[in-house]
Amino acid sequence: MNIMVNDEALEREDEKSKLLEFSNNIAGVRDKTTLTKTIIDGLNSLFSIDRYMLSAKTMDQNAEEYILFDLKFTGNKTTDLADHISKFKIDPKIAKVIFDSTDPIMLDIEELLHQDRISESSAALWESISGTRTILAVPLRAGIENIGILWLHPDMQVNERLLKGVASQIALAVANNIANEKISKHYIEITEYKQRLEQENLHLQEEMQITNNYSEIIGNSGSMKDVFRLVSQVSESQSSVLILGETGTGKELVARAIHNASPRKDKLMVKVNCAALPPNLIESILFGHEKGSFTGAIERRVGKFELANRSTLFLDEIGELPLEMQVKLLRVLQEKEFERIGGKSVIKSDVRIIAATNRNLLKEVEKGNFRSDLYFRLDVFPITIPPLRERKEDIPLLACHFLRKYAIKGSRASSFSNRAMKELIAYNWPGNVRELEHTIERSVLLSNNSMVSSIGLPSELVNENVIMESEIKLQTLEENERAHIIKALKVCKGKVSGIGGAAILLNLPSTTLHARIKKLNIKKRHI
Ligand SMILES: Nc1ncnc2c1ncn2[C@@H]1O[C@H](COP(=O)(O)OP(=O)(O)OP(=O)(O)O)[C@@H](O)[C@H]1O
Repeated sequence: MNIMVNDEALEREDEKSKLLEFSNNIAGVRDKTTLTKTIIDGLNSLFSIDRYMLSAKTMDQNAEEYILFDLKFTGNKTTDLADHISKFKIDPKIAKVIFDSTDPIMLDIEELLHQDRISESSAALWESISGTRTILAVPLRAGIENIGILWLHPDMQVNERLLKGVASQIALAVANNIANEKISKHYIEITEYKQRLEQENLHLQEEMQITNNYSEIIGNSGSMKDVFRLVSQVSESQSSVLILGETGTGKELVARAIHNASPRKDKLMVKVNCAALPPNLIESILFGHEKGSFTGAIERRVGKFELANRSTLFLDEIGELPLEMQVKLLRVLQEKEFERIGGKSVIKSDVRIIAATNRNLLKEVEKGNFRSDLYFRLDVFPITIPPLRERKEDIPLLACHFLRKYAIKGSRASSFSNRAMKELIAYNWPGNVRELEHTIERSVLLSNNSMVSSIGLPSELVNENVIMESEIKLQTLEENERAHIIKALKVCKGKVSGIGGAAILLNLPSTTLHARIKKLNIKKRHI
């Protein structure tokens, strides 16, 4: 009797030390691969078990779902592990049977099938993986939480007490592993989110500086009134707008006015100056890139199209965009989706486009420098801002506006002498309003008293025959449509239907286009 008690005590002592060793080995494990190996090494040395299967909670919050954590059960080299892992979802009914028990439990698939606790397909899959109809399931628990299930071959002769001890160590290690994976996943998400916020913040700061500078459009001439009317007509819609005008005429100001009066005004307008984009980075700046997608792509970058989601993208100097980027831009405008460089998923973006140029885009189309299909896509609603020399009546208003703007800062001159004003009106302003603004700023700085008495503009550009009234007349929608169709027909050399015809360019059925040509009385001589 004593010998037996002694044997049992020795056996328990042995169990304890083995368990301690296993627990020491598994405690420091951080990654799944080492964990898998540590478990098999432990099971092997403790119970001579060389195959096991472990299902654990999925990473998401759905704690009821258990999928295969790792598979060492089949020993079958031809088994496609990944495929099985994704398919082998543990039936919640079986998981309940196992977790309701505190001890390892022998499951008979026939019986479970019979009791309707398992579906035919899971039974068949189970059998195909394990090659057996019975299986030993050991519940894995960390505290009160069900972590997973350890599956063992039925013919294993194991010391149940020791197995339960091992199972609780495995449960803790698996729980830690799941927690670590969650933390790293969250860490990556937070880092990405932070980067995105930093980029957006940078963008916001740039935008705020710009917005503060461009709060008002000054102008009382007939042609500027026409511009205002067009702005209010188009703002509410989702249409693309093409703003045309010489440099410094206020195209960006008008683009902002459209955005600020549109339903998208709560998000900041995103601006891209196509002329300032380095050719090798254009695509990345517009559409973004994934980390490591090309040399120098150290971090993921969110492109302007993504930033402008549910807002307006202002493509300034669109005429400078290289032809190959024009193709890509057109595709994004048509499909409303794109991919980051090196990205695998398609990103949808709801962006309204306002483009601007100081070039004659139609001429660029004729010269082959600008794609006609992109031109017609953008030219849905053109707004032309006339040069300052054609709306001289705006000069006094603008000059006084800029005088106020710069005099506040320098608290110097507050009015113009008659001579200075005459000079301003007579000058031709090749740099338009921007040049006028800079000139006034300089004059304010140079003036010593409360009146700007002389400007000192280059005399060769002074035009003595000042035209005070703008002759540009606002066109009706019908006139606009007619001009637009004539432009398309010119580009297509008069061809209406078929390949290379205006109907394709205008995205209209050729019958509709023929009908409109007739209705608008467009004749060959107009083309
Ligand atoms: N009607 C206006 N009222 C007040 N300021 C104006 C007006 N038009 C232009 N400006 C000012 O002139 C400067 C140039 O305007 P803006 O940048 O909008 O011109 P742009 O046509 O886009 O020029 P570019 O073609 O060179 O890009 C800005 O400082 C802007 O605030």
